[in-house]
Amino acid sequence: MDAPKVAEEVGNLLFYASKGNAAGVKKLLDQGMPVDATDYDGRTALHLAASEGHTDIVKLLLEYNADVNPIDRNGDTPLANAKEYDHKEICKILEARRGYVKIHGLDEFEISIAELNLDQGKFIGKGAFGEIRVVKWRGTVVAAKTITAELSKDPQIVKEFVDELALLANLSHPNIVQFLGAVTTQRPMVMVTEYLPKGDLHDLMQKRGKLDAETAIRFALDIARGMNYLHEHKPNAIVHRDLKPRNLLQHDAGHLKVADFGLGKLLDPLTADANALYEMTGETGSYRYMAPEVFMHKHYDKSVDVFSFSIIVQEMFEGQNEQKYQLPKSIAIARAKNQERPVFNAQTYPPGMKKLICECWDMNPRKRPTFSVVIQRLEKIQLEGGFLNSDVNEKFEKKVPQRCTMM
Ligand SMILES: Nc1ncnc2c1ncn2[C@@H]1O[C@H](COP(=O)(O)OP(=O)(O)OP(=O)(O)O)[C@@H](O)[C@H]1O
Repeated sequence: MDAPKVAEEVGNLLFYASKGNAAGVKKLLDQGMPVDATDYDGRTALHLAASEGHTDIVKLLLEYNADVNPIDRNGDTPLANAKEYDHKEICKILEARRGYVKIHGLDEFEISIAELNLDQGKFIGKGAFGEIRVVKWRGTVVAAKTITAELSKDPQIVKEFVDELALLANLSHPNIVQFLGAVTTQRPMVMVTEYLPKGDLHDLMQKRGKLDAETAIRFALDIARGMNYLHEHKPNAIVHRDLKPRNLLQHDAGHLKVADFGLGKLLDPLTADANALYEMTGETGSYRYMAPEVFMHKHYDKSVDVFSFSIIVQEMFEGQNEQKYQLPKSIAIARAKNQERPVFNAQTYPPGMKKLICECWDMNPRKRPTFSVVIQRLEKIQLEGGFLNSDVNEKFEKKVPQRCTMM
């Protein structure tokens, strides 16, 4: 169908919904018209049926899996419309489907979606939450992470997302990616952070193989400092839960920043849904860095991040070669059930490094050191190994890494 024809059909759907014409609505939906199609004001058929008090149309649209909480240009949901015009039965139906009236925005951190020009942004990546684009916002190039429609539909997730963002808004540290603002009262929901154009640690290791000791120690310290800031956050520690090379972004000055923290709660790895989401997006990479207790669905605490950290540090010294040949899930099983750990092959570990890594991936979470201790140990290793005052920029090993046995 061409664009004017589609617009006309959407107009018809909305018209029928507003007039209570069930046969007309059904016919268009059966012909394949998306039930959540909107007009220029972001109004859906459900908004109109709810406003006009057409209970049968509301039920029909919900049977066709209409989004219960689409938000129009005024920030209103269908339930808000039904309440405004006092259509009690419709209110009951929508509330039973977890309809909500309005979510509370982020106040001074709330960004209008129009400011982001998402369509003109450059796509740079995709994760379980949604897509990342580079856009210009108020004259600055930033990273905009759109949250999937699926996650945005669940009011509980939306509430947690907004609460979580309100928390992130107050964080600032040289080794964490800076949160700048978010779209929470319009759709799609978007989280805006600083943009780090040099790529992530995963890509760097794919390109360079293993890193030289000096770089690996410096990066390890960057990660540990960023993570310690999050873990020591008051009143509650912020647990990352998905620390992995893809979430470690290179900063211009040859340092790393931790990204994607704080949102782990929304996709709790303990829930079956979260695992399904990881698999759905093909992003099973997280299994490689997952602490055994998370994989085994046991109770866990912030030490899961220390476990992930140890795997990342070992990989920086060894390269990621061997991992290519193993399924991420089978690695997680071997680690959790057989207590297997990656093998040390490289000759570049400075004294004390392997011991620290082994402590960090201890099967017993309580035996793992805190990041505060990790920092002290790394600083000592850095100082005693003479790595402190050398040039921080671009000293990577050029040699092809030797093949190592993973488990
Ligand atoms: N602020 C940023 N600046 C530059 N690149 C970024 C930024 N945030 C993310 N990216 C890039 O986009 C990719 C996708 O990021 P995203 O956080 O959506 O997915 P992920 O971390 O790979 O997966 P998941 O969200 O499922 O854990 C990242 O691997 C990274 O390379």
